Amino acid sequence: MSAHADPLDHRYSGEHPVRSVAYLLREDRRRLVLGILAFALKHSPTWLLPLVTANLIDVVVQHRPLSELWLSAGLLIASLSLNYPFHVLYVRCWAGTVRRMGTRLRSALCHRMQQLSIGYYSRMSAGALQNKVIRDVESVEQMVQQTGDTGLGAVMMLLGGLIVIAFRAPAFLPVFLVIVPCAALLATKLRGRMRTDNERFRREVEQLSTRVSEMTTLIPITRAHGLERAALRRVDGTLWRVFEAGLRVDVLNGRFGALAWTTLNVLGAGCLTGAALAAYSGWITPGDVVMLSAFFGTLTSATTGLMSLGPVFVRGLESVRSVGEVLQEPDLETNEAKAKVTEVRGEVAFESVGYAYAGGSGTAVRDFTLTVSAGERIAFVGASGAGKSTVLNLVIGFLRPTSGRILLDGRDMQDLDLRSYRTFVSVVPQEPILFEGTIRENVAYGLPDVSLDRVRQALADANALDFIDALPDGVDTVVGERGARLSGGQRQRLAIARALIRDPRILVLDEATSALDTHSERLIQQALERLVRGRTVFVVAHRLSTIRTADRIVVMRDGQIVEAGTHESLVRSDGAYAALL
Ligand SMILES: Nc1ncnc2c1ncn2[C@@H]1O[C@H](COP(=O)(O)OP(=O)(O)OP(=O)(O)O)[C@@H](O)[C@H]1O
Repeated sequence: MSAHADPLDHRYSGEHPVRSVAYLLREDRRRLVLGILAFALKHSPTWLLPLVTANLIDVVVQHRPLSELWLSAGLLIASLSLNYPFHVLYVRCWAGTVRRMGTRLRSALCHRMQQLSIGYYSRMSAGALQNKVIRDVESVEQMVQQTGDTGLGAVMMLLGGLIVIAFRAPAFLPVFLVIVPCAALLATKLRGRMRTDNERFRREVEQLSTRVSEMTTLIPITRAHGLERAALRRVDGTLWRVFEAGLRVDVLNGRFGALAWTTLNVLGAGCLTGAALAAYSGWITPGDVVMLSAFFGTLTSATTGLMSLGPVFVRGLESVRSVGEVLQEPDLETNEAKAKVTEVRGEVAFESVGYAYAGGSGTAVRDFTLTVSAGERIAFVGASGAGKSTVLNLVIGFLRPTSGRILLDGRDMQDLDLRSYRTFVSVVPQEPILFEGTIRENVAYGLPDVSLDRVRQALADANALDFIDALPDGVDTVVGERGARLSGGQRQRLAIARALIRDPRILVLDEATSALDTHSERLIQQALERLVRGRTVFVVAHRLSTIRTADRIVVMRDGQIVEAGTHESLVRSDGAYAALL
């Protein structure tokens, strides 16, 4: 077996997509060759049949010995019976290769998606990415599969046919040699337009995926406000653009197919007349006319088959480009060759940190200098858009400072492997993110071999055990997608349990803004108290209780720190914080 060909090692942009496909198939090239040989054997009856038929007719017309008849029939039956085993062998080799390539490509896409920066996901919709993993890979698979099923068949038909004709009726060879260049000319003439039309169609389908996934996410809001019509109008516009782009591709494919069919059949009819005239003059036998006519038919369908591959190829190659866009995306979070973090005390120092979003207006965080000692609790407050979430994302390492630097225990975060750093970090987002799975799986997400006792302890500390034990399946209860079967407060407590079980050194907390009833609020407050103990905590605080108990409160405005201090000192100084209160 050759060296391992990882789809991620290949350079897609600037490379012809055919070369990219060849790269993707490199590992399986031996299987492909074996597949071609098996195909040649199983396909042999198709060009043998006209030859044998011609022989049989000539035996009858020319009263040749009967033994020739038996010989021909035996040959034909023998080659027909080869079809079954060799067809199975071909499918195993070819389809196996195609499926393996598709699986590798999808796996490479998923790998890349785990390496792309968080910023990439704010530009690219989940729907469009899903489309690339599912539909584009399928188009690439179809292209290679049909190259085998249709392409190999047609090429072998053409070659076999031409060889037989060269021996039996060489005078007709030039006619057949004209057909192929004619078809090729037609194909290249239309290729340019096919490519642009297919690219437009793909972009529209990606847009549709984005719209549909957006629509499903928005359904609760849409329904609650009676906005069904507006939501449908948004999708409808895209649907009709997909329709137009799709129809354009179909019509072009149709014109291509019809033109090819007519041209080839007219040529075929001309050849048949020519052959009949030749037999009439005694240059060739009647059997030859039958054979030539059969070959016209099969050669025409072979050429049409080859040409029908044109659209499949254009679509497949367009999909290779589309997949390449993700595999080649440079906006990666690079962690390779950076220092692994094996221990975190929890001191975080911001030194004149600035951050500007690409495409954003101005800087979101400016000249931000703050030293947070290990175990300190920092609460950020400020008006909406002041830059609080941006600071949290800088702490997690989702965003890298555009100026200044952040030191973790005295080491520049720029030089650290963020994946290893994040094993010491827990994040409790404003909207808890749960997946379709049991409560236990959700809490222990990503941690191997966590005992049931530890899960239950974390849930107990998060004040979640009481409601969970009341559920019919306890910790094995399946929460709906995104935790749809739980209340807001319950979801928050699960998110707290998930953070607790990780026992992080640094905790990043984006408090939910939505008000909960006092009972629920108190349960969450208690759970949070247990969670923050002994850790460095960064919290965007909305609850007065959280703010009061913070070691330091940082008041932000326009991406800058305006004030910092304890609750009491800030109230006393009667500045921005007092005004906010
Ligand atoms: N992905 C983004 N692209 C461009 N600009 C952004 C992006 N995210 C945030 N911003 C801008 O950066 C600034 C700070 O945003 P940030 O989300 O940090 O504020 P915030 O204080 O957390 O606000 P809130 O309390 O409303 O969440 C805002 O002006 C916002 O418009």
